[in-house]
Amino acid sequence: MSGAAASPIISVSGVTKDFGSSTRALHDVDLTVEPGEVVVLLGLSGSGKSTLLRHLNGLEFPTRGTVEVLGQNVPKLRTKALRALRGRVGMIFQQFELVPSLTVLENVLTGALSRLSGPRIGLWSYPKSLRLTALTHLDRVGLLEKAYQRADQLSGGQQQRVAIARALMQSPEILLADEPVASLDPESSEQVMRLIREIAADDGLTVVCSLHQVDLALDWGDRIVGLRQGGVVLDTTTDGLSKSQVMEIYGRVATSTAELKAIATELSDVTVDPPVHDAPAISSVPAQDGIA
Ligand SMILES: Nc1ncnc2c1ncn2[C@@H]1O[C@H](COP(=O)(O)OP(=O)(O)OP(=O)(O)O)[C@@H](O)[C@H]1O
Repeated sequence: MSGAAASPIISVSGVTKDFGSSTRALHDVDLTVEPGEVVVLLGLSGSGKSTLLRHLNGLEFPTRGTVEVLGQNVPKLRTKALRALRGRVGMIFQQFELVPSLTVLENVLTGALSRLSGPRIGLWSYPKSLRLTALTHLDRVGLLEKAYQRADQLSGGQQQRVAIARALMQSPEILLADEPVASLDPESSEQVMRLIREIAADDGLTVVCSLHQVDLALDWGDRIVGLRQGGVVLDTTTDGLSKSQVMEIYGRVATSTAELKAIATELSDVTVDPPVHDAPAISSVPAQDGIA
């Protein structure tokens, strides 16, 4: 590559998010994502991954701080501009969010609804060109032969691939994936992550994906941003990063035995009790490269 560095496609600065007076979901979060990067948000349940993702398409707004996506100041956007931004940012979810009684093809077509005026009922209410595009995306995710089956007849992994095809109908520039494999078996998880990775590479798509398994994060992310209790504890490229390094960082910032156990089971799929030691307070963890 030559020339000046591209400007970030996502820039989150000093974001704090409170829900009511008792829950601080995010605390002073900074996140910069370059075009084409695949960034994994890693963390235990409740660490703020979904909340951070939802700030990136204006499903949540910060209590403090700034969120810029595709050059837009997201919290400042009015309804129409926000809708336009969401059209450029696709999203997939842990529970797929398909309409179970509709065919796979109709589900994919709903991804184009934001570009169409008026309601659409049934396959034939969509323009032929969109039906062809939807079939192309289904082919891409390996499910062309399932186009006319009901969505609820598919396995979880297949349903997530349909959800990816639906997101592709938007021709998104960014894909947000909120725990996309949390409901899937290991084989389907690998398949879905591989697909996301391939699409990102082929289309130059920027991906921000929340996961709680370190192995998957290392295998499929260019970069890991580790969250803990709403704060960033790790932000580094996966090049040369090992699972034990990630676990060591999380172990170092943990403040209780219960948290150490959760780290071992949730992040690493280890079912044995972790060694109990006096974990240091967060404030005493020295700053290192890539460790916030
Ligand atoms: N709409 C909401 N109202 C109140 N509290 C919320 C809301 N959304 C999230 N929270 C709280 O914010 C914190 C972060 O939640 P979030 O869902 O972002 O975490 P997460 O890392 O995505 O967890 P999981 O992996 O379980 O989805 C949690 O304490 C959660 O209960």
